[in-house]
Amino acid sequence: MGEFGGGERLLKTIDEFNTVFGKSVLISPNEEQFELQLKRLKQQLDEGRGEVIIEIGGIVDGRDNGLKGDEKEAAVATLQSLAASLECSCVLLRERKGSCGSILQYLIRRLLDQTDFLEIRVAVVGNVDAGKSTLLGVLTHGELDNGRGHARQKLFRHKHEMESGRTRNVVNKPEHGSLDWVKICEKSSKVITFIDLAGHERYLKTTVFGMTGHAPDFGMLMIGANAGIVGMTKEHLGLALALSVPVFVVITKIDMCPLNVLQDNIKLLLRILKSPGCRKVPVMVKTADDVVLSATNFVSERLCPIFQVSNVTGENLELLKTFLNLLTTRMEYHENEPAEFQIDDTYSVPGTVVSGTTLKGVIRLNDILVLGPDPLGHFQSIAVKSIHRKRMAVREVRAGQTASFALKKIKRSQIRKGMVMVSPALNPQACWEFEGEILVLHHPTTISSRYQAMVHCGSIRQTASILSMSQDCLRTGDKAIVHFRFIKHPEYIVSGQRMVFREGRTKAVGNVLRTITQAPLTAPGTRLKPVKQQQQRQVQPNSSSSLTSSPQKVKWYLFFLMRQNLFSLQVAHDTNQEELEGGSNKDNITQENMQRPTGSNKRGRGRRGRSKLNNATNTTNPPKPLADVANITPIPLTASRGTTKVQ
Ligand SMILES: Nc1nc2c(ncn2[C@@H]2O[C@H](COP(=O)(O)OP(=O)(O)OP(=O)(O)O)[C@@H](O)[C@H]2O)c(=O)[nH]1
Repeated sequence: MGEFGGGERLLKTIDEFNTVFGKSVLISPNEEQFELQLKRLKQQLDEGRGEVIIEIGGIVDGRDNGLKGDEKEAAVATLQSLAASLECSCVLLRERKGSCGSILQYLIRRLLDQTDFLEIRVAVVGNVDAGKSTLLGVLTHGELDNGRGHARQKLFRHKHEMESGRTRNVVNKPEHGSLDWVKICEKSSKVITFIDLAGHERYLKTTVFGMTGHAPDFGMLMIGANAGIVGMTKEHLGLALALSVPVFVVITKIDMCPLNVLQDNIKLLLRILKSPGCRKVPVMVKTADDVVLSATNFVSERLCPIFQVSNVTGENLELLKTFLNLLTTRMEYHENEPAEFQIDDTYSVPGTVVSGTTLKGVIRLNDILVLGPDPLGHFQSIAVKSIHRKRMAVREVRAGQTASFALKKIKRSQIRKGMVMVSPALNPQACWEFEGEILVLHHPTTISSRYQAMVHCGSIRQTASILSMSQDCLRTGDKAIVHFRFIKHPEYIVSGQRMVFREGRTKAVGNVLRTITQAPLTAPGTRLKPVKQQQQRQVQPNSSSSLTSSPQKVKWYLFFLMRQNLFSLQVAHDTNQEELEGGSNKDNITQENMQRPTGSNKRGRGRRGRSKLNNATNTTNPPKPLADVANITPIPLTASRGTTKVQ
């Protein structure tokens, strides 16, 4: 247990539960005891947002007991009856031997209303050829890969993707045959959205947007067993760390990797994860026990479960599926909090549709919200006339859930990514300037005042200029308080938000400290240096990295965990544009999808060349330390959830 950093939390919930229930209580409860158990279980489900893992027959008074034949049957029957009374499913997760009998863990999950389902977003990152598309293909279609791209073909929708094997653009109209989105959603208790982010460096901007703009709950870092930590792997890991997104690692291709190479690559991975810049607690997941323990403690952010799988032989894929099934959203939901929704895309369907993520509170049909800021920094009132979740019409959407809203009397051209729809109670103010605390992860020379780069903050993506800093200049590894100014229009940002500041190979990460809506102010105790001569190339507002460049889109795959069958996964390809009833704007979508940066049809380095990357170089080089991103105070985004035990 010591290996699992957050294990104490798990044990605590077990102890708490034990004080309420004794062993006999679960085996033959009287009416009053049953009611008490029901109350306690309901409370646990509320705390776990509809899910809880219950252990029966485990440790009591420090002794590992276990349940024998009849006792076990009776206790399980009571648990099932408790679950049924609360309209929950009750599924056995694992059974182990105690000193006197069996110890069992059950997943109790609320059977939600047909228009509701739990939603988890997982950003899939990793270098090219790590096997991202293949794994998603295997998970969803239930057919193993042949090692030559068979499984991933099922996910590709464009001819150029088929030819090059590179995933880069948004998928077109879903081709999921008989699958009807609304029906799937009705039958699903949980939907896992995989945000498949291209592994190539060329698409780093999209990857950063995927990690900031789509508010993923978790990051799945994919590593090819034979190639190890190459290319963009460390970059993507660093990004997840910087944004406080808990990461789990999936090592693929273990079927084709010599054991010594695999071991060397794992050794290097562990060293990087444990390094001061990362401060992770890696856990090799090899058994069903490891899965349950790591999934229930995963929100602790420090834990980093590592899976070793083969998409060809299917080895350990069941462990990964179980883990995915047990993940729970990190976003806190408080009904009375003023609503906040960040827009990450807009469509014409016809009429204007915005899509994005609800960050706080709850938005209901006919609510009046304010939308903005416009180029002048103003917000305007809008009424919520329809809400769709994964194309299903719903009456409300809560924090942590993605949704689309059809808006009336507003043109699509008036809305852009990065705008928000919030409760009028927040009285939102747009700001041109803000102060952020940043850490420079990489810069070839020095950053000084007037330096310009792209700020990614939530779904905001806009070039900002440095007006002043708490230091004369910044080099790799430096931390400073920086006064930024957006160059195009004001934005709505909030103190504490995570941000990434990047341009080419330059990268800095940090937090928004405070927004400056009036004249620029100086933070108390911070001496800002006067503006100095620009040392770096300035990014022109209309250059390719500004907002006006054609954005690469992110691919979405939705995995539906069916109510009845715990591990059945089905896929639908979400273009997002089509969230509102069947995508009547097909032509528009096709045109948009085909927007690609010049040269995106060209292949980068040859597939064959890449797959034979020199492993020796990899393993003999000491790991380059990641800059100490863990040092920046993370925004609290974790939520509590644990295993509960009934004796
Ligand atoms: N032997 C073996 N081959 C695999 C495995 N997983 C993936 N492959 C092969 O590896 C190649 C690359 O896989 P992809 O899924 O395209 O890799 P990717 O990470 O999605 O690449 P990008 O989309 O370009 O970022 C394909 O030919 C797959 O068949 C595995 O577990 N074992």
